[in-house]
Amino acid sequence: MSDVVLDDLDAVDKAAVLIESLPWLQRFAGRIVVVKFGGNAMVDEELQRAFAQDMVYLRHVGIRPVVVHGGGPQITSMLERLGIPSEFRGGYRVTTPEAMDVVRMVLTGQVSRELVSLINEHGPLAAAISGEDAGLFRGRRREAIVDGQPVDIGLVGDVVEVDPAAVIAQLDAGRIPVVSSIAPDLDQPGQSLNVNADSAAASLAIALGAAKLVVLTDVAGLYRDWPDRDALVSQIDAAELTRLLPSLSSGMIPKMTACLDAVLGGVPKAAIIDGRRPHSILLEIFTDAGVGTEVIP
Ligand SMILES: Nc1ncnc2c1ncn2[C@@H]1O[C@H](COP(=O)(O)OP(=O)(O)O)[C@@H](O)[C@H]1O
Ligand SMILES: CC(=O)N[C@@H](CCC(=O)OP(=O)(O)O)C(=O)O
Repeated sequence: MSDVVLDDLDAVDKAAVLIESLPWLQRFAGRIVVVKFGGNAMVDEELQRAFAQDMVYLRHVGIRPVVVHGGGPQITSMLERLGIPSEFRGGYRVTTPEAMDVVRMVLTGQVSRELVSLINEHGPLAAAISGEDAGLFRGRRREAIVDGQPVDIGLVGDVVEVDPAAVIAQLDAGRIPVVSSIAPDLDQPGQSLNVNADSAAASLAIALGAAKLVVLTDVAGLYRDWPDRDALVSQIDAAELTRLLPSLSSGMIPKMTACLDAVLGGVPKAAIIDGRRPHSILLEIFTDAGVGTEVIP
């Protein structure tokens, strides 16, 4: 084949990828997509940069991305540096008052700031909002379930009320809100609660009437046969996920609970995708096949 023909084929392939995005651009135009960026997916600086680029891309093609970030590994390493013991039970961090100060410091003072500055390298787009700001979240303490039994895990909560006005104001100003998962305790004024970021993202997606919740993590998606990783679930509905939930372990418990809550709360789709692959979110949103695990009502 001559070079000219090869070049033409290459161009046709590239154009096909672009045109495949057309129905998705139409479907998501002006709609809110809540993106949860997990702490395990953000340990690499290059991945954080690619993520920031993707958020700016979504914003410029007319989608309204809202970022909810995690930071579990970053909190763990700061607690270790400070010599404060910490453990997870049923997928949630047991949070003492001392640990809570560190959770807030790392999420709002470190992780959120880093993401905002990476996005803002592309223009003055991102603004940080903590769940404690402007009445965004209000929480209530929760227990973890370990071996079928409820266990006290300290200052850990679920979001029970959302006032999305501050997020909507940022979106209306053309910004990309970057949200930290901390909630004032409804029952204890002055006390704040550590909320799992997947769960906070689901609550926010429901309150905003988001078109989609996308959760970026450090695995390809949900494996039916974990830890073997032979059977990746590409799509699962709420009824089947409800049956599967009790058999899940560690970080997948809050993650899949969040996806289930989101679709039961009116978000049409939730997806768990591999945040270790640069730009995976663009493939998820703009291609017919998508990537990872899709949860539907
Ligand atoms: N069935 C499963 N399928 C995929 N991952 C699983 C499963 N069960 C447990 N996991 C674990 O859940 C982890 C993701 O949760 P987590 O560590 O909380 O990530 P993140 O920081 O992105 O929220 C995976 O890295 C994996 O070790
Ligand atoms: C209660 C609870 O476990 N909160 C989490 C909050 C951060 C988070 O969820 O971060 P990832 O998304 O990176 O896991 C924690 O303390 O680690």
